Amino acid sequence: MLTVRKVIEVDKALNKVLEHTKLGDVEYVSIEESDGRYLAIPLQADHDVPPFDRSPVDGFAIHTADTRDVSPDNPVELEVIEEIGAGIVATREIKAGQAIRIMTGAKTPKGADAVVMLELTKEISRDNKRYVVINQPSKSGDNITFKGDDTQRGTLLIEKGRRVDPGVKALLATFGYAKVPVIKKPVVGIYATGTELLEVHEQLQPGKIRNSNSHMLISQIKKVGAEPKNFGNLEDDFERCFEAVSKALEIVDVLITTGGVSVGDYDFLPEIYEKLGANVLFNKISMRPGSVTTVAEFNGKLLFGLSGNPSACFVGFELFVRPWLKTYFGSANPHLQKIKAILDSDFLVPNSFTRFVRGRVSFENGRLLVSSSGVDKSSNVTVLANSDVLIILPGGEGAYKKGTIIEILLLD
Ligand SMILES: Nc1nc2c(c(=O)[nH]1)N[C@H]1C(S)=C(S)[C@@H](COP(=O)(O)OP(=O)(O)OC[C@H]3O[C@@H](n4cnc5c(N)ncnc54)[C@H](O)[C@@H]3O)O[C@H]1N2
Ligand code: MOO
Ligand SMILES: [Mg+2]
Repeated sequence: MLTVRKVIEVDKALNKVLEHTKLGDVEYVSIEESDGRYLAIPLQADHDVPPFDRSPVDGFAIHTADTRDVSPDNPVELEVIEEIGAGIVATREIKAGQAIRIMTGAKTPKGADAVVMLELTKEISRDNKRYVVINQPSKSGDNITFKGDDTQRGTLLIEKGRRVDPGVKALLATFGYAKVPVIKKPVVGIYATGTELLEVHEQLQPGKIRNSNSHMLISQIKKVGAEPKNFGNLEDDFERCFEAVSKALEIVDVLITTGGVSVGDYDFLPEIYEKLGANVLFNKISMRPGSVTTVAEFNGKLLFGLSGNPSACFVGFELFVRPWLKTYFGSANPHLQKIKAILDSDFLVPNSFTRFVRGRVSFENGRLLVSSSGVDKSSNVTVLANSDVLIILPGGEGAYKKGTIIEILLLD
């Protein structure tokens, strides 16, 4: 269907998508299953860490007053009245002239105000009693990790919407989250359209190619932490495509289609949106690849019409679907991280559209360099396997020479 399309800028398109954000529901999962999930609540310390004063070394808990005047020529002998390992609380209080043998992690006993490392001491026995010989003074507080040294009760440690990674998980365990409140994974449906598409296991035939986009999208969806639902391939048949898209919309939270979104005779997505009565947010963006990326809204659900061209499909997901999913998870910053780097190759052919070139970064003498990871064509698939960034080349500014400082988006 050939209709005039109004081109909009990438930022404007993204804003339109994000006007349709919604926050997912909360569910509880066991801490073991919480990896990669997004926290539905902020994490606040409900107790001090550590929760008690403890020894950071193996040694002897002492009264520093007993060591005030000691030296190698004038050592002090303190009676060892108890020994404790981590997890054991001393039953006795240290009085003048006494010490308790203590191991790393154990709660410092009452009366002790320092710990002397084992290596600086000598233990002796006399008259069925044990003594520790100390020949240098300690200051009060030496080798004691005080309650709250790591963090204090009431401190906000993690914002809600943060993804559970090993560090976050350590905190969840520290604060007793056997069950973790996380945002439910949205179900993201995927339909690949195109009569030319074969399944992965099928042999190549004249004019046909294997559907790579669906599998790439499944990975992209999983990488963000959502739940892909692959509906497979659809031949270019309007009625069948319409039926399939309508049915899929009933069971998913968001639907991605790839292909059939341009102006060709068999590009049926525009007509499908029309027959559905969907509200098309935009259908042309001043970007390359992915200029045909279309997003429509129907009954509160978004339909992302990504290009069939693999590189365009990939970029369309990263720039539009990913941020929408991140906001669904409550993420404070849903966008790919943007940093600056130095171009390590020329891009001499100007383009009126902003380009998102699949690239690769490297370090050289402390400088972050970036270069294209392959041929910069929307239809290319091989370049995707070697890209860790998208190089942003704003449109209409002529050539970009090697050495220019530009912005890049980190894919990982
Ligand atoms: N006259 C015009 N032609 C085209 C325009 C235009 O503005 N005017 N735009 C071009 C641009 S830019 C793009 S991008 C593509 C977009 O095409 P569609 O989104 O309609 O996708 P298809 O036509 O279905 O397929 C395009 C290309 O991608 C291959 N493909 C499709 N699906 C898959 C898949 N699942 N896995 C791997 N490869 C896939 C397909 O075989 C085609 O080669 O339109 C330009 N044309
Ligand atoms: O939409 Mo196309 O990807 O600009 O080549
Ligand atoms: Mg097409």
